Amino acid sequence: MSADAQKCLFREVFGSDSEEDVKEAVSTCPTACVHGLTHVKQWLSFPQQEDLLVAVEAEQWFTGGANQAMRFGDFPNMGGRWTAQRRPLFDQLIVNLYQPGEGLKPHVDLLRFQDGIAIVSLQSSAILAFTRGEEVVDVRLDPGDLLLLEGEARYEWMHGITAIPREQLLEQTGELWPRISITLRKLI
Ligand SMILES: O=C(O)CCC(=O)C(=O)O
Ligand SMILES: [Fe+2]
Repeated sequence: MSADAQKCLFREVFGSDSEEDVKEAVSTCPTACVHGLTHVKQWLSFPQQEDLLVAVEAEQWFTGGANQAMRFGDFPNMGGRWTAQRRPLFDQLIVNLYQPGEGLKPHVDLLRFQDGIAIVSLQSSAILAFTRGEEVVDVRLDPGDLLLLEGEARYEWMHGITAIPREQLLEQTGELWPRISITLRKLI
């Protein structure tokens, strides 16, 4: 995807207050060795993350002990930037709730979804490991970060999170927070 198309995609999906905002965001890409992977550090400001977390909380998806919520087509109006009126570049949304240290099995997202998958991270950090055969690339996702998977990153590399025992996590970071990720995809 060209830089212009990428800017356009970000603007369409997440909205933007200014050209400046968009340019700054797409210029950060420290993960060049996984082709098709774009990592935008701190895509969402702290207040925007707060808005989104409040919107997720309001949906009450996780009150019954569930750890995943899935929506098709009718996205809730999450925190202003995620308005339902936007042209449906994406029509499926998954919100994952991870307890502190919880992992995610390495996988390639199902082929019934188109190329171009966006993941937004909230609340705490995690290392998303991209693996292809012997190759491993760790991507540290912090709250507010956006990751876009296209081409090789989407189809050739698996991604997953290695579980960390709570005690070890506490020792390493001094805190234990759940993590929330929002994955946006488009059905074929
Ligand atoms: O939680 C994440 O960052 C990854 C989520 C994911 O891989 C998925 O929803 O398919
Ligand atoms: Fe995935």
